[in-house]
Amino acid sequence: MDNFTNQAILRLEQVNLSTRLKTQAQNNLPGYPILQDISFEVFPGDRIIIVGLAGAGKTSLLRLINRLTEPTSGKIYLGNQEYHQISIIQLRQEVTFVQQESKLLGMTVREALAYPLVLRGWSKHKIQERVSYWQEQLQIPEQWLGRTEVQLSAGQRQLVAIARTLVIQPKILLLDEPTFALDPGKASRLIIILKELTQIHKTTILMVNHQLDLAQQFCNRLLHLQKGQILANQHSSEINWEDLKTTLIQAEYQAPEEWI
Ligand SMILES: Nc1ncnc2c1ncn2[C@@H]1O[C@H](COP(=O)(O)OP(=O)(O)OP(=O)(O)O)[C@@H](O)[C@H]1O
Repeated sequence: MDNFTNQAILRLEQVNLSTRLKTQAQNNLPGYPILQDISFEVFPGDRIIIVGLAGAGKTSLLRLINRLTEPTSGKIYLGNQEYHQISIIQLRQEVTFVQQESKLLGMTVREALAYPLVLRGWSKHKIQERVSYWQEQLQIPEQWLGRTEVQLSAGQRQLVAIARTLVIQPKILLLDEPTFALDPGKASRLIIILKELTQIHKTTILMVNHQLDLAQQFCNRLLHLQKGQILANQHSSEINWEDLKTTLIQAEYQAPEEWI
């Protein structure tokens, strides 16, 4: 997994995504653009924050990278391999996505944390070791282990969903607002842990996050989406965080009906 190279681990080339409007009466409506002409490269260990207003296309971009959606045109590469050359199972083992609302599928927290490793055929002892490590890192208390998702708060569920992904230490981790429901202490701790993960294991992270103070602590690059297009793709040293905050706040008050 620790492949320390300067070669892009992920590459998007002129990717477009449009809605496919399908009705019984009219099957071939053109739809409207969700993402347009998206091209960028991601390198091992990158910590990319994706920002943009509601509807800018942030979640759609993560869904494309996890192949939950297919681009209307353009290509996505994992290393040198085009996405269609890779089986979905292999792709999802290397590129994992923690969505905003993750489900534990009726499992207890204990079962949910172990499940990805059970699927990989790990021994009970190794599973216990790995799960305990991440449980401790994310400060998931023993009392939660016997609970199911209905017995957890939104923030607790979010933390468990993240832990369940971290146990497999994926190559590329996609996180959609992972700190949204966490209290400030837990959010800050999570950001530190994720940053360490990128530094120690060269895990690559793409994270949607509206909390710019956390984003600033975390990222080495920022992708600013506007109306489905890349407005800026900047190294952290090039970002003026105050300007960015003002831009996002002002945009929020400008006519949203301009877009779609
Ligand atoms: N399955 C879909 N069918 C039709 N339109 C969709 C679909 N998914 C997303 N969209 C539209 O695509 C645009 C981008 O949505 P997306 O969820 O990617 O935005 P976002 O930037 O993640 O927003 P938010 O910050 O609110 O989560 C929106 O206009 C949305 O209505």
